[in-house]
Amino acid sequence: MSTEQSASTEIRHYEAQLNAGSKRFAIVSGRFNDLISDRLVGGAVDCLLRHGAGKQEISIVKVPGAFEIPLVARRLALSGKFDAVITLGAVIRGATPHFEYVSAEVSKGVASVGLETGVPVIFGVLTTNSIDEAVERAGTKAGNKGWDAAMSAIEMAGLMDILPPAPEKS
Ligand SMILES: Nc1c(NC[C@H](O)[C@H](O)[C@H](O)CO)[nH]c(=O)[nH]c1=O
Ligand SMILES: CC(=O)[C@@H](O)COP(=O)(O)O
Repeated sequence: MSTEQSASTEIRHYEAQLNAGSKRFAIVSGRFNDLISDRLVGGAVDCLLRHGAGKQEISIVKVPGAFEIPLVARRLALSGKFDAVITLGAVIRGATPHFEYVSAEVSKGVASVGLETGVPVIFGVLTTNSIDEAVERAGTKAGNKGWDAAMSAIEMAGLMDILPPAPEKS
């Protein structure tokens, strides 16, 4: 491409507005460690409302633990009723290798739901070494990761509106 041609071409940027108005959000939260996960839900709901989401456009589903999140996130994403799905929970390391299995499956499962369905599925599940680390990320000195996950959901939902359309999967 010549210098003249390159000078006249603009780089195209896709950047979504952070406006939750008219968007529909589902929150899937693990009930395990709900002293923590409920605070993540509160942070996410606060964020959505403060960015214009209507209360009636926010749905919350509780599941037994983080391991159950991907299955329900997939159902909600496939329903066609939501512009983004926010997954929240608290996987806290214990005395056995169980932490590795749960956290690995949740992160892999959540990522695969988004790729499979084309609906933004946000990973807001804490995977911490201690309760203290979890508390710090649920509304104390490290902020609220539920709020952060909701911000990502708002941006991704908006981005889906402005990206070039993807062909329907056959
Ligand atoms: N230890 C934690 C769990 N364990 C429970 C699993 O998520 C699952 O509900 C169970 O294995 C039944 O299928 N869940 C968390 O969310 N956080 C934990 O720290
Ligand atoms: C993440 C877990 O599954 C963990 O909290 C369970 O604790 P433990 O490994 O002591 O059974």
